[in-house]
Amino acid sequence: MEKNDHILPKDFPELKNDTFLRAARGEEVEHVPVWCMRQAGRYLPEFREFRAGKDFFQTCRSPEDCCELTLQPLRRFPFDAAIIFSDILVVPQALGMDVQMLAGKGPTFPEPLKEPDDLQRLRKKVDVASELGYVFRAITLTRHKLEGKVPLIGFSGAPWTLMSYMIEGGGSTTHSKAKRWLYRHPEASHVLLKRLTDIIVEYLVGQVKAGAQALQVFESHAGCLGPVEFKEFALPYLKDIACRVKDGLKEEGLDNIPMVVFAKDGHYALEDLSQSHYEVVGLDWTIDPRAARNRTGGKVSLQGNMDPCALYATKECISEIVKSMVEAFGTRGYIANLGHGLYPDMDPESVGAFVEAVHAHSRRLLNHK
Ligand SMILES: Cc1c2[nH]c(c1CCC(=O)O)Cc1[nH]c(c(CCC(=O)O)c1C)Cc1[nH]c(c(CCC(=O)O)c1C)Cc1[nH]c(c(C)c1CCC(=O)O)C2
Repeated sequence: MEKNDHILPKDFPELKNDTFLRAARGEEVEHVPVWCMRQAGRYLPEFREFRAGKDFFQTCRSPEDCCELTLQPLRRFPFDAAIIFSDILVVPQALGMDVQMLAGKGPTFPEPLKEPDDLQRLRKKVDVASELGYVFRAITLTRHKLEGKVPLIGFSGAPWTLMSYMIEGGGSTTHSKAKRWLYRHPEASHVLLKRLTDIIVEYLVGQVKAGAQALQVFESHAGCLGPVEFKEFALPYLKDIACRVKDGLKEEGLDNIPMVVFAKDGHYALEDLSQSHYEVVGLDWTIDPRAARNRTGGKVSLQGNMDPCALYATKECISEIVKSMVEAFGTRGYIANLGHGLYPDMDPESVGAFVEAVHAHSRRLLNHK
């Protein structure tokens, strides 16, 4: 038996700070909650030290390592949520694809999908509990070790974003190989997107069963689609995921949890996203907060969206930018975050200044009401 295998997804410590969950549901808060995408990452010296010499996906497969890396940023900063250390590409791995993380190159698939026939290479039946059980065990362990400090967020990549990685074989600026499928092989594209959706639904329900208290779906490659393609190849699957996860939780006798959809550079889809059954819509920095509030009509909470590069500014400057951002979004139904993940060269002190500024400015605004 592995260490910690006896730890079960029950008798979790009582949650002490539920600000993130309340903001996600649009309820009253004492301060605006804040967390950062990629808060467990290479900008932290302790992260680099811990990961040194270890294979990335090997780390993802160790519940103890994932737990440690998830907790690291919370020891430094008063974030209002933790996000489990993992990666969106564990889902293509579960489908039988080889994915490696190469230093300086990022994620790489040695044998990407080239033509629709290659779909035959994918596992016909994916046993999510056994292929991705290591993520569930990481979540359960971390939820216990968090000691109720803040809620734990689980996540998955969205179908289109995963499909594009599986075809491109890695990062890409144009995503032209994956988009070629949409225009040339629309039926095969839908077959793949549907298969991914089925697995993602089971994966996300499994994460909540394991102890995740909120879920974020990353549609990181929304920006290379136009509104028409997004409506056909991304939005229906995002909606399906939200609805089926919620139904799945009900069937399992679990409480509903807030879900966040983050479609990076998907500004054209904001209205649709606000009606896609997610409680929260995540925004990148290209969207004006007041315009986002108008366009989403108070139907959802919003999350975001400071330009991560603003963290290169001085502390005073960061504070001013945060002040305007919090005033523009308002303190209700708002979760502060960056518009995308932290970069490895960012100064942890600036991250601390960001978190502090969100708490201070929002407390001031709330006290003056
Ligand atoms: C596109 C994507 C990936 N992975 C993820 C996305 C969606 C979010 C986004 O839009 O950025 C999701 C992800 N990846 C990671 C997390 C952990 C939680 C957190 O946000 O702190 C999350 C939520 C850890 C990670 N995932 C990765 C790292 C850095 C690599 C390392 O630690 O060695 C971390 C901390 C690697 C990764 N994994 C991926 C990329 C493009 C890279 C960067 C490659 C590089 O720059 O070398 C795929």
